[in-house]
Amino acid sequence: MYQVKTYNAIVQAGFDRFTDQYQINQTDDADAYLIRSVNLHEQELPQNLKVIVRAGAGFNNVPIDRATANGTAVFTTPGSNANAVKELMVAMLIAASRNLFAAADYAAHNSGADISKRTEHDKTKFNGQELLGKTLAVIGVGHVGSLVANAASQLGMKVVAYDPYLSSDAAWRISTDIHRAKTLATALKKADYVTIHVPKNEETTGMIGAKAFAAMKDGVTVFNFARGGIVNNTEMLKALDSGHAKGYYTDFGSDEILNRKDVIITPHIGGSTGEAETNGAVQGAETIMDYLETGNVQNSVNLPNLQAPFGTPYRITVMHQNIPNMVGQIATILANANINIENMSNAAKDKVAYTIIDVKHLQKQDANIIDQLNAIQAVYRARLIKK
Ligand SMILES: NC(=O)c1ccc[n+]([C@@H]2O[C@H](COP(=O)([O-])OP(=O)(O)OC[C@H]3O[C@@H](n4cnc5c(N)ncnc54)[C@H](O)[C@@H]3O)[C@@H](O)[C@H]2O)c1
Ligand SMILES: O=C(O)[C@H](O)COP(=O)(O)O
Repeated sequence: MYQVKTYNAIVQAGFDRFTDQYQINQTDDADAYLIRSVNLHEQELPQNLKVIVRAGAGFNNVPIDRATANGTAVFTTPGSNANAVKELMVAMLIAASRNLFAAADYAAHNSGADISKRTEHDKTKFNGQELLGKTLAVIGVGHVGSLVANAASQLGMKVVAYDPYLSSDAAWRISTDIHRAKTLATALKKADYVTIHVPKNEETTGMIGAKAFAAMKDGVTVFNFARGGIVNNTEMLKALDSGHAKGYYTDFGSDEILNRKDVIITPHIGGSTGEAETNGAVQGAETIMDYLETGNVQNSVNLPNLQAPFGTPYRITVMHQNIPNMVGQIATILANANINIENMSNAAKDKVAYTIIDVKHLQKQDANIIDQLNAIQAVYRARLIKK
């Protein structure tokens, strides 16, 4: 029986996906975590924890290096909430171009006998612009950014995308109408609207800072529905105060940007639709079961992709450092125990490598083989999976 611990609101559809080999509880000794935005940086990871699945996209709440050192695979549920964010972004683009929040706020407080006269007089304050023909820069065109870029293009906007790490899968999703910029500054240069859809990491923290604002034209509106900190709030406020920027729309509030008419903040609701939460929970449950029961890896944050058909009664998986002679040491331990290897595959991603070994026969005396593999200094975790 595998133990799954959850954090945050995981919808029932995800729990329903687990077979009766899984128990969902709040144990301190979980095999798997199914989480959303909980901050795991402050927490110890149990030694038994083999997999963390973040139901959603952003994994900056997970201590990846510590997870790796603990032999814990980390996954997200790619694309599960991308459409939800796209629809919110379309709403925000329209809200920004038509001054919707200010107009609605005015109307909500406009009352009295001469309401109609006053409305007709005051409504010019809320005159907007159309999105048609305006330029949108999309920074990061992965699952969310590509949908936003395509939707904006369908609204008649000129769209410029910047993504130096664009995967070939993502490239397939992007309309041929989207212009690809070679540098961030080129993408920003002509944009009336700028939207950010990159993960938060060392490289992207503050990437929309003084230099980026200097590259933007006057009157720009900035959207950050990716993560707080990717846009430098101090520089954002400078740009608003000087009139260089017209507005800032973000899903990530913080004290310094509160109580301003030109800053619209939503409470991290980008992925908060029933559909997205169901996608994430179901995809998350399936990812946990697949990894625990087959050891196959697809789209992990800290492990290389590696999948092999599981056609033997036993499979040994080893997560280890990507250094010379690891496969040799693993094979030697098996050879010394007289265990015949049916299939063996290995792949690496940065400093981490992963090996899958399929075995037809194991004897009772082979029980300590996993202990021997785990005793290799550069092994993070070895596991035996029985079919
Ligand atoms: N507001 C919300 O509720 C919400 C919902 C979903 C995602 N997000 C955030 O949005 C981010 C993107 O989500 P996604 O599903 O599109 O992820 P994704 O991994 O599919 O796409 C991210 C893209 O950013 C690109 N990228 C990485 N570094 C870059 C850089 N320095 N410059 C330009 N491009 C860069 C990558 O190549 C990739 O194409 C997530 O990491 C998460 O933080 C927020
Ligand atoms: O990165 C994500 O997937 C979004 O920010 C959604 O986060 P949530 O699952 O905590 O709503």
